[in-house]
Amino acid sequence: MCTAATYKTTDFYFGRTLDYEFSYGDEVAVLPRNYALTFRHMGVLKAHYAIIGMAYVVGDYPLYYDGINEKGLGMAGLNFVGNAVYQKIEEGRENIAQFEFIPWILAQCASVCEAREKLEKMNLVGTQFSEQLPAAQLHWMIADEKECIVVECMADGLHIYDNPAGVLTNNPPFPQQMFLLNQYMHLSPKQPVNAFSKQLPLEQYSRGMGALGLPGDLSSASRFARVAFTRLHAMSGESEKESISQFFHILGSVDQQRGCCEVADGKYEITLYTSCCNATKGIYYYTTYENHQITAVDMHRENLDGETLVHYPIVTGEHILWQN
Ligand SMILES: C[C@H](CCC(=O)NCCS(=O)(=O)O)[C@H]1CC[C@H]2[C@@H]3[C@H](O)C[C@@H]4C[C@H](O)CC[C@]4(C)[C@H]3C[C@H](O)[C@]12C
Repeated sequence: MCTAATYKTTDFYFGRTLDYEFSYGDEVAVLPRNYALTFRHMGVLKAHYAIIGMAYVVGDYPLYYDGINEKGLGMAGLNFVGNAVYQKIEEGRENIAQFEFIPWILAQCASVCEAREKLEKMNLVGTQFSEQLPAAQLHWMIADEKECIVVECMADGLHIYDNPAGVLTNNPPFPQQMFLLNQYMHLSPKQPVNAFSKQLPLEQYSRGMGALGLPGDLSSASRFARVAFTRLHAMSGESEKESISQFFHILGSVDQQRGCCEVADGKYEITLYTSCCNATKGIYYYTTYENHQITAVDMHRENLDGETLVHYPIVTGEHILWQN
């Protein structure tokens, strides 16, 4: 399972959890403006916006899972297994392979508004990266500081939805996830009053009872409701440290612990990493399952006018600050 979310203070933040039972070998990859991006059906894009994101780097090609560009646009791919259906190659349209979708958008669009224009001409196809890496069945969240959308390519075509909740998880399709929120409309961060019956002397016996009924399990629909509630009520100071701290707390509400979600005999899905990008400043912060210290890569500390990909294997293992 995976969860993505946005957050806005002075700056705009975009991030996700990546939950899975194994890692492909994740690296934070900075794609500079003059890296020649070759697309399978669309030729080469020589100059474009710089991108930073989490990727599996094959040769010197970044297979991005999520990222932001230097203009403040963010995009993340999350599993959409059983629902994602890619289109057939069509002459006269912009045919983009599923694994190229993130670089295609982030390299060329400065905003969601520009991404919408690109999406109109795009035909998302299932061309495989390689025999070993078939097309992943995903759906995507794209956001800037003003708006957020979800893109789902299904048997009946490409859907683009406005996403006022600012979150995404996995199945079912996005409209159903939003519909299911209706059943939680009575939840509140405030303490409840007795609306059950005046004939019973019902009382609050604990703090937090306003949100009793918010689902606590790891299913995608439950995580959608939980992270939407947490995000929509989240409050923090405006500084960078207060903002990223709060963002990690928002996604912490859907953290997956080893042992709670068995996907095969003895195999467990866990939160492999959690990211928080400052999309305004081009910084990629992350923690991993075994490294709770926040690690950061700043795209502006690299030569963004370069031509070669810069990539950092993620830092693993706990770093403990001893006080004595
Ligand atoms: C497994 C990841 C999604 C995690 C997730 O959503 N888990 C939920 C599980 S469930 O539905 O709820 O069961 C996805 C997100 C991005 C994906 C990767 C990116 O799309 C980039 C390439 C694309 C290639 O086609 C396949 C390898 C790959 C490197 C993908 C491997 C894998 O499918 C990734 C890493």
